[in-house]
Amino acid sequence: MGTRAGASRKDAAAPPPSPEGGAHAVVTTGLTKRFRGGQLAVDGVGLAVPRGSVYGFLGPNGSGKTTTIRMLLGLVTPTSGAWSLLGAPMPGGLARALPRVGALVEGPAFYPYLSGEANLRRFDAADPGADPRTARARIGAALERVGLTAAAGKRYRAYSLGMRQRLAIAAALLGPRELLVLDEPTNGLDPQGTREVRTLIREIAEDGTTVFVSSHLLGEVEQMCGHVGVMRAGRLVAQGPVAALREAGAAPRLRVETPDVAVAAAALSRAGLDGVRAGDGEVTAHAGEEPPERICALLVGEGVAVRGFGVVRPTLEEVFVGLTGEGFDVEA
Ligand SMILES: Nc1ncnc2c1ncn2[C@@H]1O[C@H](COP(=O)(O)OP(=O)(O)OP(=O)(O)O)[C@@H](O)[C@H]1O
Repeated sequence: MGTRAGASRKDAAAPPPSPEGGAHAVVTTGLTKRFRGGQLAVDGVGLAVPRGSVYGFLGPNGSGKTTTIRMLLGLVTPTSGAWSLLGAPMPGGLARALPRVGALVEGPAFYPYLSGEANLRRFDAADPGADPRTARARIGAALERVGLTAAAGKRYRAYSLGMRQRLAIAAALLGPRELLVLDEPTNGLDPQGTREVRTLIREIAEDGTTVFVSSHLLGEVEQMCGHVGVMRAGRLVAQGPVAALREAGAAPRLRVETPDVAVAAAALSRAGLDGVRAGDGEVTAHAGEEPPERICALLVGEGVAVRGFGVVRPTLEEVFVGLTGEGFDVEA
């Protein structure tokens, strides 16, 4: 799987990174989960999450994202496969790695009548590895990090949706973390809350923390993440830098605006272009090797009234739909 040099399909020839990690915060090889009922939820997944990246784990509902995340954190036992977190092979290294990993998998249960700060105190006290003598500083730093210092004394029930989710992220940041794992952190948020969480994730990454964030929203991944892994029906179908994935999947197409659709389509086919599609007032085709200006001249030479001409690249959404075979909700 090509993850360092650029985006590639899962079956590309590049060797998988070593399970020890090194430059990667998370590495999995052949990670598989078959539930007792026989359901194959995750099927041979090979993730490579570069340290320092914001990695978007994208896939439609039910494609296996949560099950993968639960396996990474030791909450579900894989049927087969290997994985490492922060360079420690799992599951043996869980006790060593987990204190350096913050996770938000199922929203933490907060008491509505307690303040944000008091809720964090309860969380901190429940962590056997946390030194009570330094709790105050830890909680203060976590509230500061998510921008809730001013609202620390406010009751949780008075928090906006975005503030509630930021408090949940603060609970995952009680302590210095090298890796933050967030499962659908903007699910159910209003646009304002979504913006707040997205900005916060970017800020956390700027501090040097690797962020692994799952989402079924393509637009969100596009706005937050430099890297992406795309799941389809339990399998990882693509992985790499977002920009490289866009390039790799997006063969440019020629687009001709003309009232002479049939004539133009025939001329493009005769010129040897593949994938000629005639639409309403336009014809498109794979750009191929021929310089576009030559194609344009050829069309004009054949008497086609060319009203518009250009080379267009498919959107990232079109690339992903091609990979997953499903539509994505592009709103974020
Ligand atoms: N405990 C379980 N027992 C049996 N099947 C399960 C279990 N947990 C999940 N599954 C199934 O495994 C598949 C993957 O589910 P998973 O929750 O990992 O997907 P997802 O991509 O996170 O989707 P969503 O965003 O809807 O949570 C689904 O078909 C789901 O029904």
